[in-house]
Amino acid sequence: MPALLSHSQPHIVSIHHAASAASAEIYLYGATLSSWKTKGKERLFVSTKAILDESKAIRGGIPVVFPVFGTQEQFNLPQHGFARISKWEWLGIITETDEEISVQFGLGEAKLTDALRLAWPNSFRLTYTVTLTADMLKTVLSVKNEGSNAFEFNTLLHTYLSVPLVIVPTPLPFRFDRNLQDVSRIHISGLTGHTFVDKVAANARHVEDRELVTIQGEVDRVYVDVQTPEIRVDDGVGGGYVVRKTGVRDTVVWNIGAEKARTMADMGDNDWPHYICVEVGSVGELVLLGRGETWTGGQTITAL
Ligand SMILES: O=P(O)(O)OC[C@H]1O[C@H](O)[C@H](O)[C@@H](O)[C@@H]1O
Repeated sequence: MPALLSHSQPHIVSIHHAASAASAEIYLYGATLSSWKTKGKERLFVSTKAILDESKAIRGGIPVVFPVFGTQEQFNLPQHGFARISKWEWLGIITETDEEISVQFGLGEAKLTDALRLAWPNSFRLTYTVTLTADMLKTVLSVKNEGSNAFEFNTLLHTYLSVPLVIVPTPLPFRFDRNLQDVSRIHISGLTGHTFVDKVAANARHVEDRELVTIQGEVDRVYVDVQTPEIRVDDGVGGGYVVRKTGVRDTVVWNIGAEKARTMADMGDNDWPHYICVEVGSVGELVLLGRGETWTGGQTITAL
């Protein structure tokens, strides 16, 4: 069976791409991708302390941020909105060929609590399409305005890419700590020359002057209007990811760092070196969507 709602876990959709043995798992809660495996490796990070009982957004995988990024004064919504904490509808398999398998999930205001509907009183339809090939994962969100007034929103695919710990051979004298491959050794390219808002430094705006962005300590940056066709995450040992975005403007790079990790209840103390969030979305400015209009944006991630 290529894609099914698991019988043992009826809240999870499992997808298998038969030709390559690539696979993915998606929780109906938040339509959160919690696993993506290619070539025998897990490519998404999920915290060892992630809460999976639908009482909190899943810490890891790909939560869907909508209709606000962070919080916004004018809406009494939870941080990053309601899409990642709502139960989505399973719409089924859309395509299934030797090359790819594609499935869809939907969310409309009818699925929201009264409090959320009151906080964001718009009629909308979200459709989330997840496509899997041998080495690629594509996630695309479309937002349809089904109401009689225009509305504004932000959205983001909050992707936690896995950075596996591997031991890198180095010359003697051997020191274990020097040989660990973790987030401090990755390089991100494709952001050079772009303005970013540094959320760790009181939202100061700077221009990225590095060819290769590295992660040392806490990093939380919103790169705005990123025009480069691809962001490349090089894990330093011949692997990594290429992230291509369509229809969205911005890219957030986030790692919580050692100190803050200890203060986050659903992040294990030693989890932070094992992920990098490269999050594509439209968050620098609000997207205005007129009555009857549909907006579409998303990403394609290739595992190297
Ligand atoms: O803790 P969460 O609500 O899941 O947010 C996790 C992170 O999301 C984004 O990456 C933001 O830029 C960060 O400022 C935030 O800390």
